[in-house]
Amino acid sequence: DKTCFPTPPVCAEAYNPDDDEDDDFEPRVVHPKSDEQRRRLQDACRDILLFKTLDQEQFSEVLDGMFEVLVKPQEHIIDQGDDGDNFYVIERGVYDIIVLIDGVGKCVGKYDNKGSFGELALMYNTPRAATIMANQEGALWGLDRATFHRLIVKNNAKKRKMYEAFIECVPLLKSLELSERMKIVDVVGMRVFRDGECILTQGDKADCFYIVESGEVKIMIISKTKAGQQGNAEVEIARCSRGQYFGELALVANKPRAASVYAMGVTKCLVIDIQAFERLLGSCKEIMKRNISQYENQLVALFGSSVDLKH
Ligand SMILES: Nc1ncnc2c1ncn2[C@@H]1O[C@@H]2COP(=O)(O)O[C@H]2[C@H]1O
Ligand SMILES: Nc1ncnc2c1ncn2[C@@H]1O[C@@H]2COP(=O)(O)O[C@H]2[C@H]1O
Repeated sequence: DKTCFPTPPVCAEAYNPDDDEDDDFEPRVVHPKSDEQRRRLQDACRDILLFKTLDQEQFSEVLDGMFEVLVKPQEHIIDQGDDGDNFYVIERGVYDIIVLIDGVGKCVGKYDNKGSFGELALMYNTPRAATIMANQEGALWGLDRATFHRLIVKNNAKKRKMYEAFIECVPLLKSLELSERMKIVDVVGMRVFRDGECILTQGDKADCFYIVESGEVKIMIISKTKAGQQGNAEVEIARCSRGQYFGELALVANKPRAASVYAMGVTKCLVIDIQAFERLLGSCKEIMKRNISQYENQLVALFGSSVDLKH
């Protein structure tokens, strides 16, 4: 059995007289946890995008409802075609994403010690869209279908309303169907950055893509300074504001980040993880590639052909 309950779950009432929908009457699931478990769980959940639009009360209910799952090498946590039972957050371990293509299982990606999976079957009431297999021993945190529905799926209606108008005016996404744009909204996270905060760093491994919702970012590249001067300097190469995107290059080219990005003033970004990027933005890659081909020209125009970029 892949599920281990250190202590039996208890139920706490979550009756809310202001809400008239049926499943608000469902009991609130609480899996008791030691302080040490709660700390590990909080660490694992810190960057989970699906949790980024929850308020504190909802987030704390999610944490209460999660239970630890220890997995062995080669274990299938999810099998493509099955009904959805749980959503999973990764604490540790490497997991293959295997999708049947013409009847043959193909590894289309990996989760490497972070991220989450298993949301699609629960969100859209569809069979599991991929098989997830542990490559090594690992630890996950599961959230049952009913709790996921009550806290995450219901929040999606609010998210769609909040971001619908904005997402409609993102030029990159114009070619997508409305339903495809809404599927992006369902899985995005919202992150707010302080003035001057580093959003991503040149040379880092990449796992997210960003669209600026408000505020502005500046994109900086480390260039070796001209002869006679010492050391490296960061030089501004571009800015992005509302509706523009960044962080696609490393995902498309499968390379480290080519530049660093900083918030200028308080900046809000929609964040999409690499798996959702691959699944939902595949058809936008041609547009991205056309724009990427301009980057080199942009750099030559800024620095001249003698520019020595440190990658
Ligand atoms: N390319 C992909 N296609 C389908 N599912 C994927 C893909 N990459 C990651 N996944 C995850 O694999 C999970 C399998 O179960 P679900 O369909 O519930 O949710 C799916 C996603 O969370
Ligand atoms: N001239 C440029 N060269 C490289 N990256 C650029 C340039 N202009 C904008 N960027 C963005 O800066 C981002 C840094 O992270 P990525 O390499 O993932 O994706 C990069 C692009 O989105």
